Amino acid sequence: MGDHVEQRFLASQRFKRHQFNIYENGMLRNQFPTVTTNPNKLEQQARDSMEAKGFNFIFGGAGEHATMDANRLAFRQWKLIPRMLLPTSQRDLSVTLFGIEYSTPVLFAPVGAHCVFHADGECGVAEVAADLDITYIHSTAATASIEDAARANGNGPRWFQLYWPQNDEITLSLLNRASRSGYSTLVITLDTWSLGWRPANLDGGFVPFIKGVGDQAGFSDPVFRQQFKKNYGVEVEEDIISAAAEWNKDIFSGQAHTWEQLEFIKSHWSGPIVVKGIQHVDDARMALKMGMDGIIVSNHGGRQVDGALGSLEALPEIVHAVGKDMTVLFDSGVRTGADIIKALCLGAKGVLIGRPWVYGLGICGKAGAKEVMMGLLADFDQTLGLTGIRSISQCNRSILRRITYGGDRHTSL
Ligand SMILES: Cc1cc2nc3c(=O)[nH]c(=O)nc-3n(C[C@H](O)[C@H](O)[C@H](O)COP(=O)(O)O)c2cc1C
Ligand SMILES: O=C(O)C(=O)c1ccccc1
Repeated sequence: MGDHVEQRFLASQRFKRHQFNIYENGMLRNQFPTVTTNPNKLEQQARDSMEAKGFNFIFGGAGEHATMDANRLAFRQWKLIPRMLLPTSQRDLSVTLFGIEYSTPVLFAPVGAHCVFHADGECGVAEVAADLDITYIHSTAATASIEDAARANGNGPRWFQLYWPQNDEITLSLLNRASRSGYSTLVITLDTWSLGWRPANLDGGFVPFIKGVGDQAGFSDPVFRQQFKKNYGVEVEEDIISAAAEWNKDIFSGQAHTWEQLEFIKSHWSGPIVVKGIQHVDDARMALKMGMDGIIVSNHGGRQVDGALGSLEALPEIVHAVGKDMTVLFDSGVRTGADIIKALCLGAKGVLIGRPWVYGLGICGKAGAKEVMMGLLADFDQTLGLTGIRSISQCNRSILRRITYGGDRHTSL
């Protein structure tokens, strides 16, 4: 390989080197990955290394995990058909979303309450995301403020995820803060206006935000603080439990907004807006009608409606209906490089990764989150090449086949 590598191949080069480094460390130094590279062992490693309440908060889906299982099974039903003797040794992973070029189509999914998993928290993850040049999406349910996470993310690409408050003044304040802190794109999560029924968390009686953990967007918000002081006569820090109750009434009120109210947000956010949690094709059409720039086909990792279909099952029909007119992104159940490719081949323009790096964070902090994402991207890059794909625009249905016969069971490695 010559010294000069074109800019657009650099991300791929870096991930390729990662695989080589792992082998070299093993063979020459007797050093092995701290976090397993095996997607089927990651959950167990996290379970073994974390406190139960933290682990269960990541792991715990709604109900009997039927939808979590369906998310994985949906991927198993699609198979890649690799092509040979194509010039794929150098690969361009870049994509353009809403007119901005990103070095890969992969994003960190918005995840709340990082400090429950590790003290490195959102700032650690935002730093890692910048280092990997992968988009960081800051959650409204974060344990770090919007501004602190932005500082840690530096020049990295970042989006802001809104849990939509009932109080418009507070909504406006959050939007202004995100915009001032350099978050380019707004993600509005629609599927979690109230928490799903999650037995792993219910049985342990654990949810972080009742004690103010994951409420930092509110506690650091000037409008919320002022209203709290007016109503309670004390500062947030002097009565955390009441402040938490007030804040959560605003963002997880058990009361959903309406499609029409998206107009309000649209008139107060100048960048692209994406709605997250779309599974029904008619909702995708509604999002388009309301002038949204994109949607995230997601079922929140099976944490909300148990018995709902696997998220990948929803993707093809939605892409068919609105894919020409808006940007369709995808998450829920993505665990391997091949999964990312399958979602892209089915029409997603970007793919969000959730639990895997959160487990990495729980295992050993930001270094663990980084190791998981490096591994996943290396797998993605390598599998693209071996499948015969040189750039993301070449991902399409011609290299996919749906296998509908039974017996294709999950096998443990
Ligand atoms: C611990 C945890 C916290 C999450 N917090 C948020 C959040 O604050 N906002 C949001 O929009 N989605 C949140 N999600 C959902 C993710 O963004 C994403 O949709 C989901 O993790 C995808 O499923 P998967 O992890 O099984 O791939 C959370 C997911 C997990 C696992
Ligand atoms: O657990 C979740 O899925 C989630 O969205 C959330 C909600 C509140 C606090 C932290 C995460």
